[in-house]
Amino acid sequence: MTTSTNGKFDRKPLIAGNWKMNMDHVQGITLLQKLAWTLSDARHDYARVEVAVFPPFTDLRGVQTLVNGDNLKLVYGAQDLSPHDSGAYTGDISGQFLAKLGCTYALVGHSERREIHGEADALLNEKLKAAYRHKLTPILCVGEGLEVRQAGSHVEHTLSQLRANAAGLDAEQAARLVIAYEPVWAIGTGEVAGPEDAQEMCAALRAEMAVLFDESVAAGVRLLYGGSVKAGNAAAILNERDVDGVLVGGASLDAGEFANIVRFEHHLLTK
Ligand SMILES: O=C(CO)COP(=O)(O)O
Repeated sequence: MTTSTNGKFDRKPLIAGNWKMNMDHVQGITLLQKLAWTLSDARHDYARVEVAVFPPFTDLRGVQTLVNGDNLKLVYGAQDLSPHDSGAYTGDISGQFLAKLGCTYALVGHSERREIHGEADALLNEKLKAAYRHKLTPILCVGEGLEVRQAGSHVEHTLSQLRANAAGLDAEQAARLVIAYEPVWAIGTGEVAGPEDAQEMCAALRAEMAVLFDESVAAGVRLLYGGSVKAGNAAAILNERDVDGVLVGGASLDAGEFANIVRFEHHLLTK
């Protein structure tokens, strides 16, 4: 058993940067190189804290070449994937292609996909299954909008997304699932859910995984928080018992800022 300094066992922290629709393939390589150098200068231990980036699809081949060529220890994934494997699905990207590009992860159900593209629970369930078919680890994003939060039904809302999206997974798949709690009202707004809000939802999600699967799945599943995470607030959020990582949007576009989030253990508060 390994112990991390925040007292959580066996769940390796994951610091993930979602670049969204930013950084063309040339800018993406520059950003990734800067990030890798910064972390290398800081002697970052990737075995202790995992680092993943989620560039646009068009960047992935360049990212793969750089990661392989420079033997980088960070991993990467796609921001979305098709529920289908191949065929007449214009504009879709297959999990098979992503696996071939060396992706470790695929985001599924980001709130911007749910809201802007109208992706519904049944489709997201298909996308999760497509990720598993191609040995990609899905990071399922869930979370409530402002009205739901104000009505006080945010926990039930978020758990019902989990139940619908993870329906039909087996325990082995569930054990590999990563879940990101991203309250929509805190995304790109500068409005951060407090560490205790992140903890409340992550604890509820973990408890629900025990109900849906079993205790050992729940104990191992990694739960991330996302929404206006910056170097200045990451450590307090990651210090919470059930928060195993963060999914960072805007701040992941700045190599120095993101590297400081990765190095959160150096800023951990003692409780
Ligand atoms: O949506 C997010 C990450 O997926 C969060 O974005 P921001 O960090 O820009 O709020």
